[in-house]
Amino acid sequence: MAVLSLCAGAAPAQSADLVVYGDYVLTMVPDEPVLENGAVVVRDGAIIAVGSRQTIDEQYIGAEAIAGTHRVVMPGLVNGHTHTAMTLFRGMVDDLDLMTWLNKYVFPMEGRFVTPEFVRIGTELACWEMIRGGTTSFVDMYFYPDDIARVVDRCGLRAVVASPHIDYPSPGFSGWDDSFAAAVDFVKRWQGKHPRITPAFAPHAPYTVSPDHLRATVEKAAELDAIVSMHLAEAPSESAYIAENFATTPVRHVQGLGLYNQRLIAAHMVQLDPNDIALTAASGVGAIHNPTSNMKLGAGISPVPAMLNAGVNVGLGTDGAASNNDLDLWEEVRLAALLHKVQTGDPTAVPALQALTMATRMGAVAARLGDKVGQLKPGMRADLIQVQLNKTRQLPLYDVVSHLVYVTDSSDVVTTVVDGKLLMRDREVLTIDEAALRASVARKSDEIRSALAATDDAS
Ligand SMILES: CSC[C@H]1O[C@@H](n2cnc3c(O)ncnc32)[C@H](O)[C@@H]1O
Ligand SMILES: [Zn+2]
Repeated sequence: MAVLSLCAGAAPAQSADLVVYGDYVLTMVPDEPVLENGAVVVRDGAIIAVGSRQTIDEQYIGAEAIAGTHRVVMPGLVNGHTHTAMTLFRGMVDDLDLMTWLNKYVFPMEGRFVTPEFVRIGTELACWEMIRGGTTSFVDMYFYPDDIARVVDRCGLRAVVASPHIDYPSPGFSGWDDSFAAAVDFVKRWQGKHPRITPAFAPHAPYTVSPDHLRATVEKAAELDAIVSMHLAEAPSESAYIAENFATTPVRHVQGLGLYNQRLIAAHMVQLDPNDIALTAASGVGAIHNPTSNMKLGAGISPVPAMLNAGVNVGLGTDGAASNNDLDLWEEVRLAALLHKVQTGDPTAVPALQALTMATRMGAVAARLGDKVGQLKPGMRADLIQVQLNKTRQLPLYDVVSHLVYVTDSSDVVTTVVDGKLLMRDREVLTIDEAALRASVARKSDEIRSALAATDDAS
């Protein structure tokens, strides 16, 4: 009796796989303030508790713990639009408009150089950069998606891997028929098969895929309950093409074909009129803002404040490293917070917390991952990062959110966890052999350089 009364109220500690501490915990749960001196508890790849350090230490015993002094714990970033393997084209062609860049340089280079091996090396290089920079999930759209998926499996990140289909010849395909058949096959084989990989369809854009073919994508995506990821309303040239051929806007063109629904992740969304924005909000389409790529290709400025006001879920993306030229999502966060202040003349446009929300909770919803990631709360998958906050260039610290948006860069990320697994500890990537990767990149880029030099010599 006496023993029982002594123990009353002291529940036994529960076991956990991992406890990640932070001087600050930024859960990104709506209206939840930054928690000081807290921790996140992980078991079986999921978050099971978030709370003050004292409460967590009383209630849980973690098999592994990551200290949190001078660090904030927050959800990992979501890159809503990229072409990972294009890291191998980084810096090859700059300072061109979209159509010249694509038609004169990128498509021909892809025809010459993109092979399964190219994709494996380029994707691994991208995954290394994303793990180092605190991106824990991404939406990819590139050739040889099986090879992409296998790299994602190995490196431990979470991804929507979209299989491209396009009306023209592309790496491995002669045109629409075989690229679409391969996409259907890819989605069927991967749907529901891997805890971190979601397959999807990727019709390239409304100017490279005919209306009939877009309708076929709509039908198959509905039949297989699959996501569709596509470039949309990116540049004035696209709007001009759609106006000339279909007498409408890119958004209303794909809406008329049945594509404009909750399955769609629409990348860019720059050239929009007020009707397009209202349609986007009503349809539940996820919009991905890629400020660096849009600026670099001179595509324009996406009307992000208007989309947000209308209730559109807007996420952030880097696009590929051939038009960015890196995969650092912190730069997109900061540009999202700055660019729209310039565009509107309103310094309250896209405030810091809004920009961070687009890279986490809202970006996850836009990327169709919102039921799994983007917030630190029990039941979500454990995709989280720690960011260091006390480097000399970061001093002093008054406001964590302000620091994350206006001061942080990818080199400040010290820990990356996906699905409860540590992918980076103290800036060391644990799932990729960096030296071997560097050797592969050197070999592949030497091959490309020599091939380009040989054609230059011949011409
Ligand atoms: C079929 S999806 C892959 C395809 O898309 C090309 N691409 C890369 N960036 C962009 C962009 O900003 N707009 C349009 N197309 C883009 C990439 O090179 C692949 O060919
Ligand atoms: Zn793109």
